[in-house]
Amino acid sequence: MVKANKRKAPGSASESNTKDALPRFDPKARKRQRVALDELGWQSVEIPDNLDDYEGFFGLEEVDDVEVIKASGLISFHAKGKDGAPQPGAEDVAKEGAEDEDEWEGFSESEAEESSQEEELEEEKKPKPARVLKSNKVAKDKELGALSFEALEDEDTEEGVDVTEWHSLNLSSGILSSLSNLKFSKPTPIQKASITEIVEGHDVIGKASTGSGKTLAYGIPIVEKALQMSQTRKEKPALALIIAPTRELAHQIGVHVTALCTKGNLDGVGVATITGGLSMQKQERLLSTSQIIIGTPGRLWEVMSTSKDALHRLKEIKFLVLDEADRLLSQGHFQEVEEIINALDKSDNTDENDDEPPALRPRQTLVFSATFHKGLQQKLGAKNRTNGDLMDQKESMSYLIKKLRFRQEKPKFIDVNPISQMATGIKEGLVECGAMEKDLYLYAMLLLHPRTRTLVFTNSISAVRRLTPYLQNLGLPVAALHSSMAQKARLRAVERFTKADNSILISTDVAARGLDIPGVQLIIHYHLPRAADMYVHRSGRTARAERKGASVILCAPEEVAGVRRLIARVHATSGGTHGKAIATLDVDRRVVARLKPRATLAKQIADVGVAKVKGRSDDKFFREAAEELGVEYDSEAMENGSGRQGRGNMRKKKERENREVSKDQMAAWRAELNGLLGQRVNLGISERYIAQGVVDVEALLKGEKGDFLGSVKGLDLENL
Ligand SMILES: Nc1ncnc2c1ncn2[C@@H]1O[C@H](COP(=O)(O)OP(=O)(O)OP(=O)(O)O)[C@@H](O)[C@H]1O
Repeated sequence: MVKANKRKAPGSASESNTKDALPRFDPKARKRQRVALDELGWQSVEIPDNLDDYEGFFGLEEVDDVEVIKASGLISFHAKGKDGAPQPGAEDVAKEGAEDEDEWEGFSESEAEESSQEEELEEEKKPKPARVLKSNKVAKDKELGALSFEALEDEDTEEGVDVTEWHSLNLSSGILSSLSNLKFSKPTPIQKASITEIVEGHDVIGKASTGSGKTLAYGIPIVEKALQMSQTRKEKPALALIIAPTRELAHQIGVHVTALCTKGNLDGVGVATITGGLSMQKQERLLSTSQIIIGTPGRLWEVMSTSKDALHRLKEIKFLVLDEADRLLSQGHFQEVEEIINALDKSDNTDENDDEPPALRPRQTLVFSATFHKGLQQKLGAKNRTNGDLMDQKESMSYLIKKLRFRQEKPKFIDVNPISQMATGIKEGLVECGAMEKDLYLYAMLLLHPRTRTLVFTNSISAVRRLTPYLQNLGLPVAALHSSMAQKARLRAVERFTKADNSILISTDVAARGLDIPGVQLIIHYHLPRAADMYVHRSGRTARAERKGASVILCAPEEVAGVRRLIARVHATSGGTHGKAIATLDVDRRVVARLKPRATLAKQIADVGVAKVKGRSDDKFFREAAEELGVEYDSEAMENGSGRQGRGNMRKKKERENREVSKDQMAAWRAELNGLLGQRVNLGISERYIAQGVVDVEALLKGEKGDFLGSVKGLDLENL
């Protein structure tokens, strides 16, 4: 690890305030004093015995006290002197980032430099020696006395961006370097408002719209702290526990935090992700060495309650983070979160005579979400009810402080979007269709927006299971995501969805919160979201990081009034007044009508497939049950055991019929469907294709023709 940062030791007066302690980084700085190479504290590196081919290479030296910063195509070095002492003026680097700081400017890949460095670079053109760059240590070829910027090039040769706008947050040069390489030129509003508060040691409740960078709002100060600690302490205790409601989100947070470390070459910060579905032993091992631990409540609790070492380690954390806090505090999750908090706060002192309540360990609690909903308040046993769906600032505060045992009496409540819950780049619309026509309209919507990364939300796993083969039968690139899938399949589905431009993911609300999949342009709510906050989170999978996107609800006529109320609540101003009206989108009904035969057939084939799979597992279940009871197995009698009549039985009857469909029949339907899919859909009156008189759907689907038949009026995705 490079040791050039002039940071104050933890515990010193201004430990939490990095303002004076951390060097600043300005990739644009030009006039900087240079330090002769030989003034640095070079040390010999032993050459391994097995290095046979020396190629005129006689030795290596390395230096520890140089910080390497890559940004904007510029590599710069912050250096200490030969004896490890700061070069004159180096403290100024820390304080001001001033023009005449004592550091190398570095080498620009685009501009020639007027200095002795240039000669050294010339030297570099001589036969190349091996170069060593290990753990940020800069290596020097003894013979050539050269420091090559080429040596620092890895595969990632892309330029970073100017990060001047981050300077007011007083971050360390390593973090700034990372942000530059991540191309985050300025903090988002929630980052700007939260980072300093967290660095200064406050508890924070942060609310900001979806896709507004909340992860790094807490991630940056945590990594900063980890870096500070690694400079002064050899051992690496657990520093932060980040709890997220879903496995995918936990993994994603892990990826974001890791990227923050690796993009700035910030070695030595261990990140562990602890979620269900993957090896517990491996995760426990990871936890035992990592400083930043991210997990879902269930698996975290499992690990904490079975491993004393893990529990002991986690008790040392200095940050407890609840991402998607309102979800974590609502039904299904809060019990586990509460148990985790109790376990973290439980004293190690087993002296029963000790009546004193145990002193709570110091810890910052950071709570982030785009929404804090009314349900949360009720679940937590609120006395006062609110009128709206979303809690106001005061209510959120008092409930959270009590339940999460904030150490501060008055945590900072930071609400950067007090008026609107929705990200500003989202265009919202609804498509009205008959309740029984949703499958058909979904297909039409997807077909009318080819080359569009689309996320479709349903309210049930069975709907995901049914819609996925239905759309696959129609030749669409569809993947499924729901909580009953094996974890690896879940992660694979998200990965596949992330990679192709025209991919479609059919998911339950497991993907509604937090998932940051780049380039999602269209959200379709196949089922109405169950609550206003879920609408916000589902829709928030598009239009992230100031991009644009669309969110469309498919709804039956009888659902329209409810949808309008829900949208109005989401857009209600803080005074609880007028909501924004949602636009009704007009799908080209001629297209829908033409697509009906193939959609009906595709659905039929999918339903048969689903019934057969379900039948096999039901059959196994009932057979085993019959065996246990010692009775003879009769599939129909078993299934109808309840004797109830109605829609459920109708469905079961249909399922039984579907299970009976023969292979030959299926093959015939498939052939018929292929025939339909291969056919040109003659719209006759299509304005665009009138000259040809026909539209080749296959060719259009393959993207061979520029535009697609028909349109959805009001949803001009390309021009969003
Ligand atoms: N300062 C920044 N500049 C540009 N992009 C950023 C910045 N900070 C974060 N991002 C990017 O913005 C995207 C959204 O960030 P993030 O996932 O943290 O949002 P969020 O507010 O947590 O959203 P949600 O409420 O949906 O969980 C990510 O791709 C992230 O890499």
